Amino acid sequence: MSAINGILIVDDEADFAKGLARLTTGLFPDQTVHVAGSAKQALEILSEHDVAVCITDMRMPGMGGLDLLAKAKGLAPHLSVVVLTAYGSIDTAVQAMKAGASDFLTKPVELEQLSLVITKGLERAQLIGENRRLRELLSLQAGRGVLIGESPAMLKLRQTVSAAAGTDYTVLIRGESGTGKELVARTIHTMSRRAREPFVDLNCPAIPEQFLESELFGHLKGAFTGADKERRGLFVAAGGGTLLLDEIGDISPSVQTKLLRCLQERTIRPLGSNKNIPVDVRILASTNQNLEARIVDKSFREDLYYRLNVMTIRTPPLRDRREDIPLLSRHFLNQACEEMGSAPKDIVPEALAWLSTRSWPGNVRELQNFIRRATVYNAGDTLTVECMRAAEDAIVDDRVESTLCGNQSLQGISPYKDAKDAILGDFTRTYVREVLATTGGNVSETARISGLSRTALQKIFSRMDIDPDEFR
Ligand SMILES: Nc1ncnc2c1ncn2[C@@H]1O[C@H](COP(=O)(O)OP(=O)(O)OP(=O)(O)O)[C@@H](O)[C@H]1O
Repeated sequence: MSAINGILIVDDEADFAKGLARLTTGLFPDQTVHVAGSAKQALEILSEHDVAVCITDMRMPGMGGLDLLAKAKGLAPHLSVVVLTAYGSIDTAVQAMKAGASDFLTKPVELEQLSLVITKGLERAQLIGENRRLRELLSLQAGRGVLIGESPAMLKLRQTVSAAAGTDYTVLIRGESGTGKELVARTIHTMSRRAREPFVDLNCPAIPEQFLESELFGHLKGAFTGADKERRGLFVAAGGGTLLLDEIGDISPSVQTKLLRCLQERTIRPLGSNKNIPVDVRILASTNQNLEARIVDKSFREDLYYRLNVMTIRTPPLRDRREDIPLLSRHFLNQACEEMGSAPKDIVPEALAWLSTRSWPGNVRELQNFIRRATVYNAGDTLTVECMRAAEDAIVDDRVESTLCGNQSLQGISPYKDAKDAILGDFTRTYVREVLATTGGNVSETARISGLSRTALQKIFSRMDIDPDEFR
């Protein structure tokens, strides 16, 4: 893949073309400047070189500037074409811009204007070049698994993941919410010798405390009121494979003790049984909490911590690897189109650059949901910066109806259920955040006021990336 660079000057007045080429070389000494005396010659040059900017006269014998513009764009869609017009002939400039020219220059050419239009064209070419590289990387990554990213932090993460997959050690995966801890766990499993066996994922806070033990270790019939039949636990379900204990920091002291025994002895004892059953399960655990602080305040067992923490993997926050944002965005765009059953959409380089400047406190999950939202609201086949802003407004202002791209109505672009879900999702997020703000992040109080159970709230927090700590 060749880089897009170089500037082409097209004018049948040889002296003028040479003069302009000299000025251009003076302004941009790093660029190759090509000169063509006719549109035909220009097309030959364009077919051989990946030129970034073409400055062309409008009136030339044979093929004129407008025809050249159309043909050149067909040949090289990324090309920025700047037309040269005589002073005062604004109509011609407008006509050219409508036909796809990026800019115009009036003769005699002013140095400052020349520098400006070429700089703009080169910047655009650079973004397009990055976009091409991203596409290439994505197609390479498609066969390589789903942990997307080429930043140094991601390369290191993939190395550690692959090293961990070669062992059977317990791994503690740490990182902020939405940074890919679960994905890392799945990747370790998929790359490990256990790949053909089950991968079982338990989101610990989603299970009420009194049921967690039976969920993990199973129970015999009659073990407790309501246990009307025997139940095998997740350790048995994950037999031979991997069990991910998601958000391990949230488990109660009594389950911590039982888990510790299971890790030490490699056996489990179902509730109501007096027999230990051997288990062959690899344990992976994840947390976004400060377990060391939990050890100090005695809410997390130190011995369990050391058992779990044979290896540690840290998933970096997205803000520390911004260079991965364009690649991730493209990946999520493809994913969103598949989810919606729509034809693949494209995203312009400027929109990728816009996404890269955001802070993404909810990390990769937030970016993924943002792209989903932008895709739903965009009826066209290309996501632009305007679509990004519309998706952002939808979050900030909750004005779903007014955030549509391309003047389409929401009902016109998405099925009723999707539209309703989008509005309900926004309502739920705003409502829960408001109650959390009122209660200073107190989850029990939020549950009481809202009438929602703690479990339902935990699910909403996790689905909508809401961190109650933010409100404390
Ligand atoms: N590097 C990545 N490449 C592709 N997708 C990613 C990457 N990292 C995260 N994702 C996607 O982002 C979403 C959130 O990731 P995941 O659930 O693994 O995060 P998490 O750290 O476990 O979050 P939480 O702590 O809130 O449970 C998932 O859809 C996941 O597939």
